[in-house]
Amino acid sequence: MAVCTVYNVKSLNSSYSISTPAKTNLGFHQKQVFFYSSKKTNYKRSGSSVITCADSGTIVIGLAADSGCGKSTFMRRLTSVFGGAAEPPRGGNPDSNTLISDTTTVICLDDYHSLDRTGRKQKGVTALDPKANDFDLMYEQVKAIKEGIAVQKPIYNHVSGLLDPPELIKPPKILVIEGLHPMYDERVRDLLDFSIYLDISNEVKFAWKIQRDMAERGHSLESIKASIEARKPDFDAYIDPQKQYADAVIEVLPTQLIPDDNEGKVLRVKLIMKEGVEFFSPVYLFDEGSTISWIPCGRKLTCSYPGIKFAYGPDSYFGNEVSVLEMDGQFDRLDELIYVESHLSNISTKFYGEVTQQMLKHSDFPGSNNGTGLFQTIVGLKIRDLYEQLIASKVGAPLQATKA
Ligand SMILES: Nc1ncnc2c1ncn2[C@@H]1O[C@H](COP(=O)(O)OP(=O)(O)OP(=O)(O)O)[C@@H](O)[C@H]1O
Ligand SMILES: O=C(CO)[C@H](O)[C@H](O)COP(=O)(O)O
Repeated sequence: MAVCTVYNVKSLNSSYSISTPAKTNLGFHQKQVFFYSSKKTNYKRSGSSVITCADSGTIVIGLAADSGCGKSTFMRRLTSVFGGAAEPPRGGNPDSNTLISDTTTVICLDDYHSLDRTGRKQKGVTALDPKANDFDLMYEQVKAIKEGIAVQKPIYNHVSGLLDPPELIKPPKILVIEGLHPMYDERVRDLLDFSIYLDISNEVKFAWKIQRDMAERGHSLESIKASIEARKPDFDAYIDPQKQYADAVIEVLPTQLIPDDNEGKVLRVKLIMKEGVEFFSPVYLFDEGSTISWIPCGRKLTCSYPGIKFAYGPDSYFGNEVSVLEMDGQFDRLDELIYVESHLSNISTKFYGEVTQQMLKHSDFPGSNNGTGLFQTIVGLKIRDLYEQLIASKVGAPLQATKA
C-alpha cells in the first residue's frame, strides 16, 4: 500500500535541516532540505510542492494461545473494529485456515506444522512440540510478507490431518499470525509490531473445552480430559513461556466473588499491559499510575449476584513494568457498559461509546458479558490505534526535521 504526502516547499524554513542521514537531494533549498530515500519511496516535483509516496508496508501482530482458548473469537472482534467481515480466501481450499478482510489477513500458524497427524503419531510428538513445526519457513514467509512480498503458504488441513497444497498470501495492511507459537522463535518474535497472549487458566480452559467439544464436536468427557492431560507437558514447556514476551496478556481466572466457585461461569479477567511499548499507551481507570479498586454497581450499573469489581494499578510481570486492569463478575445489561467505559482512559476510541457499541454489536460472541469480551474489544481498538500511529510515523519519516 502506498501512502503519499504533499509538502509545500515554500513553507520550509531555510533554517531547517534533516536529522536522518541525507541520501537524496531534491534540489529545493539545496543546502538545507534533504529527503530520506529508500527503494520503496518515490518522489515527484509538482509546482512548489514535493510529493513523497512511501510504501507503508505490512504491520505484523502475533496472537498466542492454546487451542480452544478464544483466538477465533478475538479475531472476529479485531476485524470488526477495522470494519468488514473476515472470510476464507475466495475460490481457494475450503479447509483453508486463513481469514481475509479489507485490512487484515489472519494466518493460522498450524499451517507451519512440518509433520502431519500421522507423522506426529509415528514420531510420538504433539503439535505443540517445536519439532513438529517449521520455524525457518515461518520466519522467511512472515518476513517476506512484512517486506511486501506475496508467499505460497502451506495449509494444514484440520479435517484430513494432512498438509495440503499451498495458498497464495498477498501482503495486507495488517497481518495477524495466530496460533501456538507466534513468539517462540526469536526471529519471528522480532518481526512482530505487537504481541498478545491469551492466558486461560486450566480450570476455565477445561470448562470451555467441555462446552465446545462435547456440545459441538461430540467428544466424551473422558476423551477431553485425556487430551488436555496429554498436551499439558508440552503446553507448559513451549506455549506458556511465550507470555513473558507479550505486549498485552489477557489472563482469565475463576471468580473471587463467589467463595469456592467451581462452576467456572463467572470470570475474573486481567488485562496486563507492558509499559514503554512504542505506539501503545496502557489503558487506565480513573487515575493513571494509582492503585484503584472500584465496585460500579448501584444507581448507574445494574448488577445481580455476585456483582462486579474492577481493579487497576501498576505491577511487575516477568520483570517488566506493567499496568493491570482487572474485571471480576459479569454485566447484566450490556447497554450500561457505557458507564464503565466513561471511566476508562486511553482506550483509543474514535467516538464516545465505541467500546459499548462494539460489545453490543457482538453480544452473541462468547464472553460478551464479562472481561474477556471487554478487554478483547479494547485490545482491538489499541491495535487500530497502533496501526494508525505506525503508518503515520512511516509516512512522516522523510520529514523528521530538527531546527538547526
Ligand atoms: N470469552 C469466552 N467466554 C466463554 N467461552 C469462550 C470464550 N471464548 C471462547 N470460549 C469457548 O471456547 C470455544 C473456543 O473458542 P474459539 O473458537 O474462539 O477458540 P480458538 O482458540 O480459536 O480455538 P481453536 O484453536 O481450537 O480453533 C468457544 O466455542 C467457546 O465455547
Ligand atoms: O493444537 C492445535 C492447534 O490448533 C491442534 O491440535 C494442532 O494444530 C493439530 O491439529 P489436529 O488436532 O486437527 O490434527
